[in-house]
Amino acid sequence: MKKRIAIGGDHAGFDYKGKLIEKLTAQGYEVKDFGPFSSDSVDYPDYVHPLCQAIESGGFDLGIVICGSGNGVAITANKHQGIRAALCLNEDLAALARQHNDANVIALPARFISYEHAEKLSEIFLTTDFEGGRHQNRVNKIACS
Ligand SMILES: O=C(CO)[C@H](O)[C@H](O)[C@H](O)COP(=O)(O)O
Repeated sequence: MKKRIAIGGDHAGFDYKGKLIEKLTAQGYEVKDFGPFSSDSVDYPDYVHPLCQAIESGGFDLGIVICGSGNGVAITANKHQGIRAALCLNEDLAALARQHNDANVIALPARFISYEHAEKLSEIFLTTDFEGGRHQNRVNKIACS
């Protein structure tokens, strides 16, 4: 079954987001763009909160959020109980975020990595499975109250 991907961020991630949507759609993913829809300066929480709510309510399997450093979108996403967002800078981190943490959102820093690298990290994140086992117990303990 096609994975359903939610993607969004802010103006700093706008160009990468557009290219990723094109690439992922061509690969057969079902992709929804949560914005922004131009490169005008915006506030990432306005886009990341709705994206995360849509994942939490079951509409999407995984998310990709992109801003300048990746920190703003990751911090915002991790305010949601049902979201485990991982800021990933290299391929091992992208794989481990899925294998060990069952992360359901990858945060990418558009101002610090090339588009090609962002594409590679996204591909790894979207195609790597959670290992479960000892990691499942730890993931179960992440949520508080
Ligand atoms: O929120 C951020 C930092 O964690 C993102 O990198 C933003 O994209 C960045 O702050 C935007 O900066 P700008 O100077 O307003 O373009």
